[in-house]
Amino acid sequence: MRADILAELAATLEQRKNAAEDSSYVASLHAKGLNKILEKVGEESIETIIAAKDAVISGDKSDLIYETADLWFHTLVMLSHLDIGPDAILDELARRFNLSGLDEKASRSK
Ligand SMILES: N=c1c2ncn([C@@H]3O[C@H](COP(=O)(O)OP(=O)(O)OP(=O)(O)O)[C@@H](O)[C@H]3O)c2ncn1[C@@H]1O[C@H](COP(=O)(O)O)[C@@H](O)[C@H]1O
Repeated sequence: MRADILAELAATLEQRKNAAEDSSYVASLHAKGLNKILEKVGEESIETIIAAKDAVISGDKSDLIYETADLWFHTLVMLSHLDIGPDAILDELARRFNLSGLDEKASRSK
């Protein structure tokens, strides 16, 4: 279910590339172009940092979860705009995880 939502969201973001600008938020971002999308990624990054600091002070992590979802969402729009799907990022994370797994195995066998 959770892996599926990433693939389904990515498919929706792709479809929005061909939608009318005023028909959806994502279509409007694609139409405005990469600079607008990067501006949103920057804004959401800052909001996520502030929410992380606030979570430490208040003990309430709900805003941090909400802002991180906004940040992930806008990075997915950025990747989609550049014709990169989420699988490319998941593959890169898997590659690093497998590399570090091999490092751990090597150090354990010494
Ligand atoms: N996951 C999201 C999602 N997360 C956040 N957002 C939007 O991202 C924006 C967050 O930016 P801000 O908080 O700065 O809000 P804002 O003031 O409206 O934005 P700006 O006018 O400053 O650009 C809000 O408009 C949110 O509605 C999202 N919009 C869409 N999705 C998904 O994308 C799919 C396609 O969306 P549409 O293209 O709108 O149909 C939807 O079905 C959802 O699954």
